[in-house]
Amino acid sequence: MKRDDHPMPQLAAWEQGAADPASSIDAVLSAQRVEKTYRNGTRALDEVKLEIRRGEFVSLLGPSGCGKSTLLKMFAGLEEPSHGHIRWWGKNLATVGTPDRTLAMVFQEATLMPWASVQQNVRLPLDLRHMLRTESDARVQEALKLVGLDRFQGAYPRELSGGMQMRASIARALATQPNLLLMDEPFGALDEFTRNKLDADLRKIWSEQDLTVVFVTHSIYEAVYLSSRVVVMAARPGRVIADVPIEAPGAGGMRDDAFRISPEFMGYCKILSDYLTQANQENLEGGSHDTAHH
Ligand SMILES: Nc1ncnc2c1ncn2[C@@H]1O[C@H](COP(=O)(O)OP(=O)(O)OP(=O)(O)O)[C@@H](O)[C@H]1O
Repeated sequence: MKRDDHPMPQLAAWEQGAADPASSIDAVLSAQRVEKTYRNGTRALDEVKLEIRRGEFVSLLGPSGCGKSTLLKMFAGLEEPSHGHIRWWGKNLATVGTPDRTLAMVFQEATLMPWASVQQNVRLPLDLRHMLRTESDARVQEALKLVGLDRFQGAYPRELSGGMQMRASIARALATQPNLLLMDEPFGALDEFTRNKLDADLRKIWSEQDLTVVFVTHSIYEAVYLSSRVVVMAARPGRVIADVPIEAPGAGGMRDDAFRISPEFMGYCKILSDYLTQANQENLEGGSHDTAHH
């Protein structure tokens, strides 16, 4: 589907109330029996129950139309559930952002301003917050360094490759120092080599920060390489069918190229591939509602 160029969300929650008592104390996000039916009658999500804990890297994997983007937009506060609740930051807080608990979103397109330099693009969300120049300068430098673009801060988007534009987009998100990073197929349009490199760099950034990531992808390989947990979804209606922790080497940090050709990696790919086959079969047959926990 077409992604819109949304500003960083500054939304208050639509409902205060008691959180699910089962929700764990370190939950950064929790979807509690979330349903979504769009105005045209499309039932995008059906009773999704999902919890994302602090420090996790969770990928949402599933066929086209299973509601991955819809769920991510609800996590960002850009869409409201038709039924159920989304909770942010544990039991008591039902708002998307507070000064010390923020989220940022990265879309499939880099969505950079073409007339502004890399540095100006990355600074934009900080300018919108009226941050002092000395502080924003430091943040921009740090973010550009993290994504390996520090030598390109004066460049304009048209002068950058697709991969570099995506790095700038990630830097713009990181400059806000988010606790939660939501990424909607950010590397889907890149060639495989660039994608693998960005995956490796993203994994490193995640492992070095106090950062929780929810990442939407169609790629089994990308999901296994990046994630501490992969949530598999099926369509019609969109729902979670499996929740697979990736407990392979490097779970606490770096995953190197050797991991990509290891038996553990292949094993996880096989498990996820079987679930995706099941997801596609259920699409054809009308669906079942059990969630597998691997
Ligand atoms: N604004 C909207 N209005 C109506 N229907 C929508 C809207 N956005 C998404 N949908 C529908 O909701 C369902 C889920 O869409 P969504 O984009 O969340 O799926 P997805 O898993 O992210 O798909 P893809 O991988 O192709 O991006 C699809 O049937 C889609 O056509």
